[in-house]
Amino acid sequence: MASYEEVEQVTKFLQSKIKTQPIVGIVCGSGLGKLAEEVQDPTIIPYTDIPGFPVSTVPGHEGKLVFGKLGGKEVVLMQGRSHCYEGYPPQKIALPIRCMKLLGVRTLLVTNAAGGINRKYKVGDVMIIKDHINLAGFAGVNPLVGPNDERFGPRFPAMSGSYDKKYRDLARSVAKNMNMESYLQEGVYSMMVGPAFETVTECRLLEILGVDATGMSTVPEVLVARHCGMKIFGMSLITNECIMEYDSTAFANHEEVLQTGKQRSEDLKKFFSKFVEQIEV
Ligand SMILES: O=P(O)(O)O[C@@H]1C[C@H](O)[C@@H](CO)O1
Ligand code: HPA
Repeated sequence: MASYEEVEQVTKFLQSKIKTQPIVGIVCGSGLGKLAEEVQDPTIIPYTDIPGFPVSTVPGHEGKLVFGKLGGKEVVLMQGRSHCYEGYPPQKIALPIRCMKLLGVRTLLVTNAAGGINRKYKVGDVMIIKDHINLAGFAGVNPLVGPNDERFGPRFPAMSGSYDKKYRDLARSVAKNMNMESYLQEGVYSMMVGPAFETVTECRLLEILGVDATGMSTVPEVLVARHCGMKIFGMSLITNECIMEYDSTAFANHEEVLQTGKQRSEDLKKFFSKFVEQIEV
């Protein structure tokens, strides 16, 4: 667990490299990092250059922090994230979000690639996240476990209402204006640690639990962002179908995840530029 002072140290390192003060933080999921191309006047810092920063090891996660302007606002964008299945404790995954907080970020936008559990969802749909289930949390995977530093937030943070209602309404309106309605969904995301994709029975269990899309990230970041009082918006790209039939010969795979990300990247770039332009932070 990084102490407040350690987070402060990483933040000071970042401040020494940048000219701007970001107010919006963005985390790009698997294959979704192309949004970085929209950032104006960028300052790019590879994670490997930042002492103490978790480094992404997965294809589709560039591992760069990009500072600059998007939709007229100062942003910091994570072009790729780290995941618990890479061997990082959730507290380490929390570090970039806490640095964002100390940098002055008030709103966090999180994106991910996810498998569609809801049988009505199609590959290529985008889902506004309205809530999540921290399934990994049932097994104790939660970045808030350990001593609590009140300078970040309270011991017992409320998680209801984490995904800002106004942001979700705005997202629907922006999507409508962009003619995205035919592939827009709103639903519940769940996180398991991975890296194995789900079994058929696990997928069926998630369906019974009310999950619409499942992945291996996002929840640790949202827990930490909520804990330190950030406003949050989340979006999943449905990159693949979850296999719901025992005799199916199809299987989930990372190549399909990246391919779907590529296919939707232009739409998502436009969506987030417009969305950031219009959000109140
Ligand atoms: O970082 P995200 O959650 O977008 O990445 C998902 C989960 C795994 O890292 C990978 C599986 O294909 O995509
Ligand atoms: N399951 C878990 N994580 C994922 C999936 C999936 O089907 N697709 C992309 N990330």
